[in-house]
Amino acid sequence: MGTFGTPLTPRAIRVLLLGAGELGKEVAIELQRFGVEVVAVDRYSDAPAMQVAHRSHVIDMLDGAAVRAVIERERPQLVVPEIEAIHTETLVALEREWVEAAVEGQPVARVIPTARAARLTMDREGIRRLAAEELRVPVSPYRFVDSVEDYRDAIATLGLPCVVKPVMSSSGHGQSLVRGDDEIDAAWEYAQTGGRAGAGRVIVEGFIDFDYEITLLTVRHAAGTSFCQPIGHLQRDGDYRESWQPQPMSDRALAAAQGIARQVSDALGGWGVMGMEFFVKGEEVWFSEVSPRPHDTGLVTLVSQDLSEFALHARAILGLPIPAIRQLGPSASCAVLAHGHGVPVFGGVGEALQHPDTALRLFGKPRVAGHRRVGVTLARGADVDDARRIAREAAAALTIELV
Ligand SMILES: Nc1ncnc2c1ncn2[C@@H]1O[C@H](COP(=O)(O)OP(=O)(O)OP(=O)(O)O)[C@@H](O)[C@H]1O
Ligand SMILES: NCC(=O)N[C@@H]1O[C@H](COP(=O)([O-])[O-])[C@@H](O)[C@H]1O
Ligand SMILES: [Mg+2]
Repeated sequence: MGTFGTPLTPRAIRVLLLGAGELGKEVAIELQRFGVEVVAVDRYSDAPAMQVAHRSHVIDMLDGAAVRAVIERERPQLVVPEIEAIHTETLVALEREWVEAAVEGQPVARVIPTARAARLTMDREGIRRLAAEELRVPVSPYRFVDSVEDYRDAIATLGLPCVVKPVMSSSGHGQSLVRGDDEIDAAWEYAQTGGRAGAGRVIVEGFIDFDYEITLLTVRHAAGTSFCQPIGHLQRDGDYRESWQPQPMSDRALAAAQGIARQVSDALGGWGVMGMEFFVKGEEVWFSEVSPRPHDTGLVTLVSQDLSEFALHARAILGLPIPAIRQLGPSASCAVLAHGHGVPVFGGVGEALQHPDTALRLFGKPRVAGHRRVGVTLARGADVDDARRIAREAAAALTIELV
């Protein structure tokens, strides 16, 4: 991206976000700072990133014709997936057309990081087969199943405990830890109803009894690959509740994770931030999955780094330099969840921000039905335990009324 035009004029750099949640909102803000024209797309109106974008569209992102129509109408130079549930075959087809129409060797538009990376990671099967069967990196034992009979068979082979997930889901939707025989049927039912794309294929994974898990933010940019300090996190029901940076770990385990992250990110290609998830036990490291975009546990970088994962994503996708990533001290994030039905009204915001070095993001999600992450508290502390405590206390100071 050699020149930067002015938004809403013919020379603007236009970026179209496919997915407009809390992560996309921060990416949109970082792009706006460079005078990029931002178009936000999601399945519902008034999504967080739509509230800070120049324009927005509401479409079914799993409908290929709808994805093509919005991209052809907006003609962005960059299409930036923000969730996995997208009709990625359409992105693959569009990318091919843009390469064929290249001007002076440059495709007329690009998918971030690549259409193939979006396709491989849109469900658990593409990325799992790439990592385990092609790259041969260590992963949990697994089976993909389509019927309840094959499912029971897979559990008999892998043994209990095991983890059951729809192939297309995130944030723990449809996911269960099966500890005993009496939980097997309920886990199948939940996987069939809880995924982002309805009933279908399921992965059964052997349970990894890890000491801790990390997200290694890996940035592919014009001058090479940079790693952020490892982010530790706590998950409950398959969804992230707290994250912190840096996660203390041995040099050997970190080197192993970086080696795998390099292999997987090189195989996916393109430019941008990738959130590489690993399980760690002693010196042993298992690859779990990757988001080829900023990661929810990486929200902590809003206070822990001079360039957050969102700023890094913006720089990387625009082809801008990332000469250094500076750490600002031990930091933590705590997810703010709302339970129930209605439109959130927050109290205790002032109390949540009493402590020095504390920050808050309220995402502006227009409504809650069931449970939903609606904000995050952020803190720096003397060490990561201290930062976690401050972030938790800030979250506890908030009240959420659903009206
Ligand atoms: N095989 C496993 N062994 C042990 N724990 C697991 C296993 N698979 C998943 N988990 C736990 O469940 C969490 C969520 O799993 P996973 O990342 O696959 O789900 P997800 O829905 O894609 O989540 P997200 O989109 O938020 O990253 C993991 O971070 C880990 O804590
Ligand atoms: N683990 C992936 C993740 O955190 N993704 C983030 O959550 C949004 C969906 O939230 P919603 O389900 O509340 O609409 C996504 O748009 C993205 O920002
Ligand atoms: Mg995950």
